Amino acid sequence: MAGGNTRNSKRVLASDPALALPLQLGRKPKALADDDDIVCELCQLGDREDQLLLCDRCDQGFHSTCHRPIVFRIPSGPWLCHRCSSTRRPSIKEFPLVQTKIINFFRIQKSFHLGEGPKKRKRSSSKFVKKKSRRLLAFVPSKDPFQRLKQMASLATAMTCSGVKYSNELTYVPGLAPRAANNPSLEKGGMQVMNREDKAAYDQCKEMCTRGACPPLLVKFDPHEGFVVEADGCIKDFTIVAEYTGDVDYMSKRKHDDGDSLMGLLFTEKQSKDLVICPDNRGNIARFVSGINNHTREGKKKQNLRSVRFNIDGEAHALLIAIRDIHKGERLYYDYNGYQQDYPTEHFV
Ligand SMILES: C[S@@+](CC[C@H](N)C(=O)[O-])C[C@H]1O[C@@H](n2cnc3c(N)ncnc32)[C@H](O)[C@@H]1O
Repeated sequence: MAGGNTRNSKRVLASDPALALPLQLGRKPKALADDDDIVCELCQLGDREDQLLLCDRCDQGFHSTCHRPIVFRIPSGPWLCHRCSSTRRPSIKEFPLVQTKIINFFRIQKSFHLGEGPKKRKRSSSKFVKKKSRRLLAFVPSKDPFQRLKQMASLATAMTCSGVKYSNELTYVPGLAPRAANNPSLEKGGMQVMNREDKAAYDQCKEMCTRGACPPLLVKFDPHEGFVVEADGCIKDFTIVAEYTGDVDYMSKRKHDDGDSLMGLLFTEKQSKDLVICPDNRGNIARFVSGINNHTREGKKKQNLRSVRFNIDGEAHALLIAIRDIHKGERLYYDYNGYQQDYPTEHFV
């Protein structure tokens, strides 16, 4: 938020490849302090590069980057500082580790039972050295059913706290963009069509999720980044980790949306036809994955996923794919600015 243009940037996550996004034209957030005498409660300084936000309840000023957690999204309306909001916001209440509750939350099909592990495959060897396959891989769920239950409970906790219902599909809601608008042939420059082998891996991921064989991921809470996602087992390079899901809407209708999780889905010749995925009401684990800081070398080194858009059966989809082997305990990161530098990440850790 320190950058001069940040206040005006539209926070849309952009898959690789993505095109320029429209800017949100300068609407001054009510929460920004106008008075030159106001200083930050925490650093006691007034004017600095970043925004001085004014708490709507206690009237104290806070620099967006002094405040904890850092305020990445300039509020367009009234804003409460951490002290005032903590008296209102319910503390994180862990989702109960009860199998039936988790089955209902994720609408897992009845065939799910805790004893079910991944099917074993015989290893085969060949005397010919195969060229390294660049086919996408389906994720491998954790073998231990209790570990899978803990992973699902962690996601259910984060989703409940964020007021988001679980959906592992793109959703088309009356009043938003219709399914017919999701036409990848409109993509400027074209969109890669998912081939048969990759589609089989994608279908396998979807099918596993419906029976509770979730990707080996844990959602945790970090005081700086909010909810974050960590690998709870080894994830191999080129694995499909998750599809980015949520309600599909026209980008033009979301110009003044305060959300920080919009994902570009379709970039066409006509801006009025561009689409975004909005995971505010419905979504899955993808919406909790962190972004790299595009401005530092350390930030860029953290990237272990890439967001890629595919034409799958005549519709655009955005997938998060591992770009190297990821070890258990590693936090997941991808580049929110897959193509253009529109998402402000200069204060990302
Ligand atoms: C797509 S959301 C990710 C989920 C979010 N952490 C949550 O709790 O809902 C993007 C927001 O997460 C936070 N975030 C993501 N990556 C971050 C990073 N590397 N450092 C600090 N905050 C980060 C920022 O607040 C950002 O606007």
